[in-house]
Amino acid sequence: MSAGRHARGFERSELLVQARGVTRTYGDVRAVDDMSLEVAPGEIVGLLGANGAGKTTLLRVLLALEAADAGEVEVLGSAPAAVDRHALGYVPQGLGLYTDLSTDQNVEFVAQAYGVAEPPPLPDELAAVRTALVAEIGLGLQRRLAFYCALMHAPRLLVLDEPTSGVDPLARARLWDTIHEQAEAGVGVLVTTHYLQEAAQCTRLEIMSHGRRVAHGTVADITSGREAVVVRGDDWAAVFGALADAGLPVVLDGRTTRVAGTPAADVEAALAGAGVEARTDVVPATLEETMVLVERAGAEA
Ligand SMILES: Nc1ncnc2c1ncn2[C@@H]1O[C@H](COP(=O)(O)OP(=O)(O)OP(=O)(O)O)[C@@H](O)[C@H]1O
Repeated sequence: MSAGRHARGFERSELLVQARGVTRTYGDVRAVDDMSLEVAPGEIVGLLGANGAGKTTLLRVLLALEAADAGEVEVLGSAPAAVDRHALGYVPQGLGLYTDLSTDQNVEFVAQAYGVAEPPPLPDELAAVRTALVAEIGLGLQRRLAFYCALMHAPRLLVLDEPTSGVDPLARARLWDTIHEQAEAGVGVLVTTHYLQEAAQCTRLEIMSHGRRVAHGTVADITSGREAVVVRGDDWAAVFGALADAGLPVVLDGRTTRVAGTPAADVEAALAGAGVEARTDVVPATLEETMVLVERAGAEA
């Protein structure tokens, strides 16, 4: 792929992932449709999109677990199938652990597979369940173990498919500490998530809808120029009802009503039409509202 300096300030040859125009179809379903993506060392790139948007399929193409029908893909400077597996860490949605083996046995198995003579010490919480079967240690610890196994051989690129799904907020924060530590050490991280608090911790985001890239950039880039109308009235239920009846995409935020991606004049007309008094203020849209707007635009396209 193209040589030279990238706009974000590093050599293109340093990019860990370069994907251009990737398409993967299953029968009539275009799971990934002309999707492009880059990951540089030290970046945390968040891949977002509704269920079925194509995130997992794209990751699987990058990891050579699926072949693309079209497009160019380079991972660590090679075609996906030729990548040195030691340079990759992958935590799939299903975690990839042997649940009928113990924590220690899983560690031994992965160490042998990657030729790691001396695995790093287990974190205390995993050391406490060394001999327990993985099936019995709870999802938070299972996810920790999957991270530990994926990082044991010090990969340059870490690919995480919904790594914190189903765990409590404390366990999620710990897993994100690990992600940040890895990125600070120069590892490139590509992570799918449905949690917008996690998305906000990424260096950059790629938002997919129906296989396509519908927005990309930092949270500020993506939300920039998108607005919501905040509506405050004495009778918040009447405000909500009037806007919902007018078919506007209204959400309640406490007792405040918000309508994203709709001109204030349309909101005011709906309120006036229903005889409801309220004040309107135009504010920047949140990331959550922006996601809804870009996904809706993607679906319409
Ligand atoms: N092996 C397969 N055979 C047929 N269709 C598939 C296959 N894998 C994925 N798909 C379809 O491709 C589309 C994208 O699926 P994919 O799992 O990549 O989405 P996703 O964004 O990862 O979703 P989720 O957030 O639910 O994991 C969906 O319509 C899915 O049903």
